[in-house]
Amino acid sequence: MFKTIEDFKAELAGFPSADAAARQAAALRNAGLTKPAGALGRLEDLALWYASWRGSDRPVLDRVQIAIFAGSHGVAARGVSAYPPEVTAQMVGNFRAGGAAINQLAQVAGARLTVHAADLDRPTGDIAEAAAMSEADLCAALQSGWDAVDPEADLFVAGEMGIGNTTVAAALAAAFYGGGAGTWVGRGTGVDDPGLARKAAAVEAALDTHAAAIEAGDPVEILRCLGGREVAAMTGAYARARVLRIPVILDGFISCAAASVLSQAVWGGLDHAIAGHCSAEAAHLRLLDALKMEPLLRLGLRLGEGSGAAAAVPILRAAVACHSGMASFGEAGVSDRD
Ligand SMILES: O=C(O)c1ccc[n+]([C@@H]2O[C@H](COP(=O)([O-])O)[C@@H](O)[C@H]2O)c1
Ligand SMILES: Cc1cc2nc[nH]c2cc1C
Repeated sequence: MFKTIEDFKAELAGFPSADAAARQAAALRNAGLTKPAGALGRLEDLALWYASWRGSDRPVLDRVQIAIFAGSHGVAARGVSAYPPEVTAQMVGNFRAGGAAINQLAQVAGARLTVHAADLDRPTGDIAEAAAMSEADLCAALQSGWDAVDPEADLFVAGEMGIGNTTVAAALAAAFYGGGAGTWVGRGTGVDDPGLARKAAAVEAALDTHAAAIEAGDPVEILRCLGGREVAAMTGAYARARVLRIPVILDGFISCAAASVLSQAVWGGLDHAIAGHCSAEAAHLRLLDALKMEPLLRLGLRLGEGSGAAAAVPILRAAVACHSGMASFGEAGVSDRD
């Protein structure tokens, strides 16, 4: 149980690395498969990365989990979204009833979907003038994400729902990577020009209010000041996946903002994660650049819910199926190059 921020940081300090021997064995296997060397392109890199985290030169990818986290944001009262805050709870109902995009995409991806919503009737503090969460609230949110990860999963995806959370993600990205509010705010759910101006002002005010914490540079404390419950839950879930050596596909701008806490806190802290897609939210590309990640898909999605990551799952399945299922030149009686 995380009682203090330090409890969570202790888990970060103990992050395991990928299995270098499994990666080497997988590379050897890959080199002997019935295809011209390198002909499966990035699918080969994906298979080696996956093998290194699953600790096997011939891994399986059977059990995929998608966990959706929902949260309410105090800053939403500033009119920073195109939609009203009550949509968050209403969409949680839709996820549970099976009617959202992610329900369909999870089915296509062969994934089990879990839904986690906490304190939707108790918004976080308005980051423009106060900390989003107390230490106790942050720890509860980190814990909810930590506990949500199925230890039996082979692959983990987190999605989110939270009206106002692109404002929060912009504040976090600005705090971690600099550049000011204008660099990181975008239209989110489709906010109009006056709304976009309110959003930029809210992020500027948040950066000003929390300047001391940003300057001090503790990423988990910055998450407490500028984050949200679903964002912190995603951070906690990505950390748990790392401890369990479960590979992760990241989703959109908010997902990557949550993940960037780990990248800021630990060298190589996101080595177990890849970017599923690049969202239409312009700042997502900037954030992916900052994280040095190349997205698998660019479909112009700007939905969240884990949708872009879910759409990328079949690509990873394809990579692992080829790697683990193909015959070698010797097994198939196919002549290798001289
Ligand atoms: O994933 C993304 O990149 C993304 C981009 C724009 C919007 N969203 C979703 O839209 C909501 C946040 O948008 P907003 O305008 O309320 O800040 C939240 O529920 C997200 O899941 C998600
Ligand atoms: C309807 C709706 C669905 C969403 N799913 C993720 N974010 C969302 C925002 C809105 C407004």
